[in-house]
Amino acid sequence: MKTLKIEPLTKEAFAPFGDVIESEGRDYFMINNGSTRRYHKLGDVQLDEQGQGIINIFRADTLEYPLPIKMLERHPFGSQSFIPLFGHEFLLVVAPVGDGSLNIDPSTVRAFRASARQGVNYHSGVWHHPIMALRDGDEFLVVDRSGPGNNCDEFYFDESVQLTVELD
Ligand SMILES: NC(=O)N[C@@H](O)C(=O)O
Ligand code: NI
Repeated sequence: MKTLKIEPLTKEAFAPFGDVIESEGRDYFMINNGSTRRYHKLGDVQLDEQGQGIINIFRADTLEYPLPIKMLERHPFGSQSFIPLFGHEFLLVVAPVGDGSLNIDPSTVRAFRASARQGVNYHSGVWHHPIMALRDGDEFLVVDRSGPGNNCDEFYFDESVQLTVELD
C-alpha cells in the first residue's frame, strides 16, 4: 500500500495538470475606475469544436478517510475547474495526461491540498479523482464542457496498486 504525500497546491507544482485559480501573489490590473482588481486569465477554459462551456455547482459530501484511490477519471474534450464557493480547503489527486491511452502509471499519481482561497482548472485529459470535499455539503463552482460524445473516461487501478490518501 502506498500513502500519497499531500503536497501544498502551488501554480508551479500543479502546472503539469492545469491552472491554480487564486489571487494571492498573482498579477492584476485595475478596472472599474480603480475600484476593482482584475486577476486576468488565471486559467484557460479548454473546449473541443463541438463543446459548449457551461457553469455548474457541485455540492459534495466528504469521503471516508483513509481513502483508497481506486480510480481516476479524465475529460478528453474539455477542461474542468473547481472553485470553492464556501471557502473551504479540499483535496485533489491527479495524474498527468500521459500518452493518451486509457492507462495510468501509479508512480505518477500525486495528491494536493487546496487552500480555502484556491481553485483548480484541470486541463483536458488530465486524470483526476472525483471532487474530494473536506466538509459535507461543500459547494464548488464548476466550469466545464457540455456537448456530444463521452467526455468522461474512467481508469481503475489494479487491486495490487493500493494507493491511499490519509488526512493529517
Ligand atoms: N462526473 C462529474 O461531473 N464529476 C467529475 O468530473 C469530477 O471531477 O468530480
Ligand atoms: Ni471531473
